[in-house]
Amino acid sequence: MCGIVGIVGTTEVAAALYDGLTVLQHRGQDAAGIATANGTQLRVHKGNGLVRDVFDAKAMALLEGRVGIAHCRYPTAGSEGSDEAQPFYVNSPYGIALAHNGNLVNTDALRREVFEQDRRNVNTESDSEVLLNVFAHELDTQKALTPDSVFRAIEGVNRRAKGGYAVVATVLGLGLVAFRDPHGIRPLVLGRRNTDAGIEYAIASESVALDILGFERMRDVAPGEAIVVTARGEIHARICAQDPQNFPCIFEYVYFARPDSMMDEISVHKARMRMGVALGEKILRQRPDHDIDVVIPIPDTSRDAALEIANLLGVKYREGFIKNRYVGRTFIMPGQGERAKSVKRKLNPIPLEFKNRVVLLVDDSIVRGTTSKQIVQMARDAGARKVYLASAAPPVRYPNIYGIDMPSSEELVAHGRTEKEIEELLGCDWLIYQELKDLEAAVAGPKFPGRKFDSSCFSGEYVTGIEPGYFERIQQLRSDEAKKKRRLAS
Ligand SMILES: O=P(O)(O)OC[C@H]1O[C@H](OP(=O)(O)OP(=O)(O)O)[C@H](O)[C@@H]1O
Ligand SMILES: NC(=O)CC[C@H](N)C(=O)O
Ligand SMILES: [Mg+2]
Repeated sequence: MCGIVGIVGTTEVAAALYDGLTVLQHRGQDAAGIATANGTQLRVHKGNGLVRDVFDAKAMALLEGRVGIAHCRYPTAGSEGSDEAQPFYVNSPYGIALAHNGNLVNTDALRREVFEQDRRNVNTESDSEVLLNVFAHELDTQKALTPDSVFRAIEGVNRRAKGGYAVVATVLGLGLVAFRDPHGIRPLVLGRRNTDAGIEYAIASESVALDILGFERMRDVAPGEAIVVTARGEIHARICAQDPQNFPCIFEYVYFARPDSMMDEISVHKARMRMGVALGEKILRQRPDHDIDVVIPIPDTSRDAALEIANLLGVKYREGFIKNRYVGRTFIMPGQGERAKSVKRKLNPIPLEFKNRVVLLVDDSIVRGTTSKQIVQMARDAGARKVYLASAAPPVRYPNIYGIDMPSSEELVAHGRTEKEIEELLGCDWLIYQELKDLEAAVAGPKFPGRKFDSSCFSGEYVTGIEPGYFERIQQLRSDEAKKKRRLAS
């Protein structure tokens, strides 16, 4: 998952883009970049690392312009190398820089098409660079550079590209362009701010970026919708897909997004609280006479759900693990070795919260099992009498192919295993998972009953359809083993 922001301002935008990226850092810790448009010139600065490491005062000073886009990356395609950091740039037509959150599932076919039919070279393994070239080609086939021609170009992109994509781009001579895939898998939200010099617009992955920049959240970009904000601040919007449907990624609510974001009109914080209530009810149904002494969250993301479970069970909620705030999110780290080492560096128990107690540990999700396996052992070592583990999401049994890097089912602890087998493998005395229907109802909440989501990593159903052989191919390219080999070779 990556974070993206685009701004059209009445004054310079680089500093605001930087600030926006820092609050989207949880979406991508591997690389960051900013591109600004200054009249006739596009300036790009990008590199590997956290936002604070990639930009210094000198780099920021070069990023001139009142229109700009920014990206923080968590790779789902290609390599982790700095040449695949975003935004990507093409000089023709006009000069375009583009930043993409998501993952295409027809990258190989598109790459061939782009080369053979559009006669364009894509210089990296990144699906985002392919997407940029498709957009550039479609725009090149239009007669003029107007909002209308951009919308027609995006209709072309939506006919050709398959997968999850939320995009911000800047086109020299026009302004900011943003679009969201026709299934609305990846999030994108629009905001505005009034200034003495006129209205400014911002478009971002999460509303939290708008909040901290002082923009008012207007609305989500609709599935298949494109927005153009000209450099003078005029806004145009159009649906550029036939029969768009809304299937937002449910994993955003489970883990990815910040709790203080609103996504597709749903508060992430409230969705997580409702997940806790639903799971607490299941616990009570299965063990009405449970012996749980204390509920302990596995920080950070599970806290909202864990507190609700404790309230419902009528037992104490305690912070039993202290998180080292200088270690990033472990799940989005590229290699299993680094992920496993980081759990230990990141979380440390307070033994008196465990000693002689029956503890219920709560996590938002169990994916590879890296975190839970170590945490269960830590709880035992800290003196817990029994260790139960609850997951606010159902078992993750299938790859995610729309922007979350879990491409290989073999790496998923729940793949091909029963809940009993997972319980044994993680070493806990009782493992309890959320039901998928309860998760979907919890996220939809009372305002949107029956709402649909992309829940593919739990259900194995993929809204875009998948070409035969696709999973085998991404397994070869993106398993932890394949990534390790690539890193050693580079
Ligand atoms: O089963 P696993 O493969 O270990 O993945 C799941 C874990 O990873 C995430 O935590 P992370 O440390 O990334 O972030 P957080 O601090 O936001 O919870 C998530 O919240 C789970 O704790
Ligand atoms: N997580 C993402 O959104 C990744 C975007 C793009 N597929 C990349 O790998 O750079
Ligand atoms: Mg976690």
